[in-house]
Amino acid sequence: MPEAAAIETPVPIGLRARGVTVTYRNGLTALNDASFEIPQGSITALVGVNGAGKSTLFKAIMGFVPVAKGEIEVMGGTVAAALKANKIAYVPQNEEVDWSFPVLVEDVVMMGRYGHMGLLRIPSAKDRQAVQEALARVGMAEFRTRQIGELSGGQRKRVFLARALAQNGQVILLDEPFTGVDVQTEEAIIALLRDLRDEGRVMLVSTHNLGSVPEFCDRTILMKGTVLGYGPTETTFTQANLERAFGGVLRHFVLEGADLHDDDDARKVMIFTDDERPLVTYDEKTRTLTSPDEGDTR
Ligand SMILES: Nc1ncnc2c1ncn2[C@@H]1O[C@H](COP(=O)(O)OP(=O)(O)OP(=O)(O)O)[C@@H](O)[C@H]1O
Repeated sequence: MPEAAAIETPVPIGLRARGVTVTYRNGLTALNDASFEIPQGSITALVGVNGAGKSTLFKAIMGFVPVAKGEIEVMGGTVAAALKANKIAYVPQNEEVDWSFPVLVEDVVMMGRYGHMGLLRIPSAKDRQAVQEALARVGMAEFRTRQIGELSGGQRKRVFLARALAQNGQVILLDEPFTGVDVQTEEAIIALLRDLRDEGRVMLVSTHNLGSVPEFCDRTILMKGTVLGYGPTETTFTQANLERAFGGVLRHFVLEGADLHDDDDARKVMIFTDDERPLVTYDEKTRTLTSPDEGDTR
C-alpha cells in the first residue's frame, strides 16, 4: 500500500481586503488600494502612525464608510452579510464613549444582543444568559449593576469586550485595547484574546503599543495610507518594514520589558527619525512605547 500523503487543510480566510479604497466626503482618500488577508483563528496587529488609516479600515469593515473601490470579505462573505449575521464586533477606544451616559454595565453588554433580538428588543432568557456568561468571562460579573461611569479604564474596556462576546462576534475589532489599562488587565485581555483565537475568531487590534505586538499578535498589518505589508509577525514586524511605516530610521529595536540601562540588552527599544529625534520612545516605568505627538499611549 502506498503511503498516504499528508493532506494539509488550508486555514480558511477570516478577513480579506482586495484593493480597498476609501474616500471621505471632503475628497480625502484615507485608504488607497489596501489589500491583505487574515486567516481564521488569529490575532493581528494593525500598526501605523496617526492618520495612517487604521480607524478608516475599521469603519470600512463595519460598513460605516463606503468602499469606493475594491472589496472586503468577512468570514467568506460580504460585509453586509456579516453585519446581518452579527459577526462583526467592535471594542471602541475609551475616548469614543460618553461615560457620563447613565447606563448599567449589564445594559452595555446587552447591546451586543440587540442584533439577535426582535424589533422590540425584549431580552429572552438566552440573551440574559449570554450577558452573564460574557461578564463572567471578562471577570466583571460582580459589576453587573454598576454605572459604566463609575468604572476604571481597564474595567470599561472589559465591559466592551463582554459586549463583543455577548454578540458572539466572529471578527472582533479592537481599537487601542491597552490604552488606560493596567498591566494585569492587559495580561487578562491578552489571555482572553488567545482563547478567542483558539475558538477560530479573528481579532484585529489597532495599537500604538508596539512593544506588545510580537508578544501576542501572530500577524501584523503595517499601514500608511495603504497596507505596506502584512503577514506573520516574525516576517512582517521587521526593522525595514517598521522604518517604512514610521518614516524614520530604526536604531535599536527591543521588546517590552527590556532593561534600558543594560547596554548589552539586545532587546532594547528606541526608534529614531532621520534627524535623530526619537520617533518612538520607551518608558521603562510604565513599559510603554510612545509614538510622537501623543503623550502616553496607554
Ligand atoms: N470623517 C472623516 N472625514 C474626512 N477625513 C477623515 C475622516 N476621518 C478620518 N479622516 C482622515 O483620514 C486619514 C486617516 O485617518 P484615520 O482616523 O483612519 O487614521 P488612524 O490610523 O486611525 O489614526 P490614529 O492612530 O490617530 O487613530 C486622516 O488624514 C484623517 O484626518
